[in-house]
Amino acid sequence: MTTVLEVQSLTKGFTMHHLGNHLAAFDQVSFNLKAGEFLLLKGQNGAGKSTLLRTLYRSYVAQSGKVIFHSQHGAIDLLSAADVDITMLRREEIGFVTQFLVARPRVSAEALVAEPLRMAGETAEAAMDEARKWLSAFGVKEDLWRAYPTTFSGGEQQKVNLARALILPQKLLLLDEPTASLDVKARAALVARLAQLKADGTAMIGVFHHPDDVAHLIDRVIDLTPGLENEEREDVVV
Ligand SMILES: Nc1ncnc2c1ncn2[C@@H]1O[C@H](COP(=O)(O)OP(=O)(O)OP(=O)(O)O)[C@@H](O)[C@H]1O
Repeated sequence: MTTVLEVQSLTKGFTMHHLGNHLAAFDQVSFNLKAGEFLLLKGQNGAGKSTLLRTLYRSYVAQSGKVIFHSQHGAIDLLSAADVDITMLRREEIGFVTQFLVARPRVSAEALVAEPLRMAGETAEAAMDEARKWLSAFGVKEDLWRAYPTTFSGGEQQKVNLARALILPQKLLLLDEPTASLDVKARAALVARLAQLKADGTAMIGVFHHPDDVAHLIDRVIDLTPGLENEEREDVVV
């Protein structure tokens, strides 16, 4: 299996200017991830799980360390890459799945879901067919496909969000509590899609409050509980 991600001594904290102090989120985290591997992040509330995902996605700036991503264009350090390269990687190779949809005014659910495929060069018709397939798989009522998700319920918005985030296979997928507030059917569809992506070689790093849903997919676990040495953090699931 080819290496997708090499995380070396990654450290992140937040400077609280109004309090005049610095809060450590995680310290000296190192791990490698190969194609098709599923890594679960665990640790108490506030251990830094979401912050680690956001730092890897470059939504947060790291304090120190290296994050080498082996993209189709070659190896690139996600911490020092230019913004334009990060934008390209987010469009083509690195996905981030959260429970929150970024809806846009007057863009229908089906158009929002089809967009990543269209940007990857798929024809409008094929992208729309595929979008409807995934909206249906996640249990979004057909009446809603042409409506604007800004008015959808929380659960409906989340389903549209998942369909959009998972329609295009990525090399690396970051998952931040994607099952939170999903009904049984949508949860099953999500887990089936993740299994399919994993089998096709997508590497995944996930935070799940109920990891039982994805227990059969997990290869390794990293525990971000503060105070652990790096070698104590990692567990291989057999
Ligand atoms: N933007 C921010 N500014 C300041 N502090 C932050 C910020 N984001 C997170 N933190 C702090 O960093 C620490 C780690 O937060 P994070 O959300 O990563 O934890 P978590 O492990 O995902 O927790 P949970 O299980 O509760 O979701 C927390 O103490 C939090 O208050």
